[in-house]
Amino acid sequence: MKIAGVVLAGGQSSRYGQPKMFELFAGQPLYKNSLIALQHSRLEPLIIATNASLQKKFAEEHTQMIIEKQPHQGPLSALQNIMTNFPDNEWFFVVASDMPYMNADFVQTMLTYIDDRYDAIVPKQDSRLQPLAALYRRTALPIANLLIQQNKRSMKALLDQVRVCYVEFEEENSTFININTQLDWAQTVKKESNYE
Ligand SMILES: Nc1nc2c(ncn2[C@@H]2O[C@H](COP(=O)(O)OP(=O)(O)OP(=O)(O)O)[C@@H](O)[C@H]2O)c(=O)[nH]1
Repeated sequence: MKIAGVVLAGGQSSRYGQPKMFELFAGQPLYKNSLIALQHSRLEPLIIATNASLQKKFAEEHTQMIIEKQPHQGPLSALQNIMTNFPDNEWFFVVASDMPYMNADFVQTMLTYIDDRYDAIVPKQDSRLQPLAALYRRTALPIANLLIQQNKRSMKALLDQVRVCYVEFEEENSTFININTQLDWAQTVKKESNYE
């Protein structure tokens, strides 16, 4: 079975104020963290989904690229686009590009839940769903198409309509921390410097 690894890196970063996926974290652009976590599990292909204005910043990556013609349509449209462009892949491991603690162990754990009975495998922490660090099966595409036609563009709307395996993670697990604002970033960087 072919499982693709996808880094979603085409957001607006409007709350952050500049493209947050390129902020340096432990010496590397933040998006690399998600890419490396997926790389460890030899997912194929590895795909970066982004837009024309950010594309150049990924020039050195040896991954497949999706350049969204209409940028900023959100993660559900990005997923629709990716599944449509990679018809040979059955599953897609989709990870946001703003997660400083994304890691290979998490990716490995999630992969063990792949099962024909599901259209999506989604982590849950403290009753919060994490749809941007999750697995989606091609069988979810018709529903995604329908939702987009109806202008319902949320991942949650998709999860409400497909067969989902929810995987529980402990409250202390930092994998799902993501950066939305400059304050989030300052707190993450501060926490790191305390550990050093
Ligand atoms: N490829 C792609 N990725 C997206 C899109 N929208 C959001 N993302 C990514 O999805 C993840 C979560 O995005 P958010 O933080 O919710 O949205 P954002 O647009 O990046 O930031 P805000 O403008 O502050 O909401 C990030 O890694 C984004 O880069 C999109 O339209 N296309």
